[in-house]
Amino acid sequence: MSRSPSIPDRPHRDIDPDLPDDERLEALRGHFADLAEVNEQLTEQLEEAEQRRQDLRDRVERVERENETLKSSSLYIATVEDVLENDEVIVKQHGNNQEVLTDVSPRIVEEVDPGDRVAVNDSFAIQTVLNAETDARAQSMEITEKPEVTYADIGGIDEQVLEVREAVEQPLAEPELFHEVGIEPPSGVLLYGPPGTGKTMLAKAVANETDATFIKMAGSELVRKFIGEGSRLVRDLFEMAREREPAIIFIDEIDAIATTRTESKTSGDAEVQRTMMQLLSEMDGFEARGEIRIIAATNRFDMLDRAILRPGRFDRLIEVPEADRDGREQILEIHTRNMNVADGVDFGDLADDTDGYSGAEIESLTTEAGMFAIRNDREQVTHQDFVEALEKIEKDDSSEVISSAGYFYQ
Ligand SMILES: Nc1ncnc2c1ncn2[C@@H]1O[C@H](COP(=O)(O)OP(=O)(O)OP(=O)(O)O)[C@@H](O)[C@H]1O
Repeated sequence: MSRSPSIPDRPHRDIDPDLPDDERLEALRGHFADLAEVNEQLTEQLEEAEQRRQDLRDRVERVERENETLKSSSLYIATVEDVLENDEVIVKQHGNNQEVLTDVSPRIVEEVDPGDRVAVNDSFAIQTVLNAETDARAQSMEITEKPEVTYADIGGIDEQVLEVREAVEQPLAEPELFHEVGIEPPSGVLLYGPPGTGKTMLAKAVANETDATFIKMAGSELVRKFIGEGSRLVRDLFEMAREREPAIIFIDEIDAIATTRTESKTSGDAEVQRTMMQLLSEMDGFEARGEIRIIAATNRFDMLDRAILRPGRFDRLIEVPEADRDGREQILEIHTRNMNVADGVDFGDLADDTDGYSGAEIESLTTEAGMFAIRNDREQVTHQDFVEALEKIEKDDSSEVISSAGYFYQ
């Protein structure tokens, strides 16, 4: 810091009133010149002070911006594995279990211990050690900057892909179209259908296509894990989306917070009710043409409180059914794209034999077939492997899962 310049003394002259006029005038002129000089010095000092003030302001702004960037990039959650010498730490990233050696700032090095959960930025620098509350919140939301799923990874539900693109992607990608025509795009989109049919994939693929951040929260977690916190978490969810626009909010298992109101008045019900009211109020106060789209999913359409389906809320309903025979064939092809599949494998036949299978179940079937090949010391997966995998799955789950008859979705 530079020291402030000293303030010049106020000029002073004793002028004898008895002096002849011309000498007095001369003395006064001299005094005036002194005053003018001091004035000039003060003006200079004032300018310098102004400049210093501006520099400090710029610095504050820069630090604030840096702070903001640090805050908004501390996205990923990791667990500290080991604290080494030289302020180095090994962290394991959640989600992909990748281990990374990273630096920890001297500012927080004392706080970091093995087993702690921490927030790391894009370059894995530890930003903060999570306290129990932030930790809980961080866990309840899954945030992906750019999900990897694309439309090409989704099979058998082409019509639904189109509908989602129209209702979610277009308002994000071309909002001016809606402006020009003078209509509001659908506020929220509700995907409903049996489990494992690709609802989450659809939401992720739109986020991928529109370069939007994907923020997922499960309704069941809101209710189960964070008792008393539900409505605050909903608020945080929308806040998080606003900070990361464009964003897709995906609320899975929305039935957990939006079930038909019952007569029972237990405190748990009241909490669920509050969570839902918060969700509705967030949606009602929402700029539909904005850069945030909301997608919800449920397997229990029958249970939903109709209040959430009103215009301005989840007003676009898209049923995502189990794929038909051709759809299953497509899904088989998608999930075997990276597999070493023998020539004789007949996906048409397998599609015939997997009536009632969801996309997720077909994915497990392909993995199971691969396991048979490995067990038999082969690198190629044969048709017989698929047949045996099918038999195994049918035997394991003969009473459940394979048939979706037990799921109510309309
Ligand atoms: N239509 C599909 N095409 C390709 N793969 C699919 C399809 N549907 C499901 N899968 C596979 O199953 C997995 C689970 O699918 P997804 O999570 O999208 O289902 P969901 O409908 O959201 O299920 P739930 O209702 O249980 O949340 C996907 O990661 C994918 O591998």
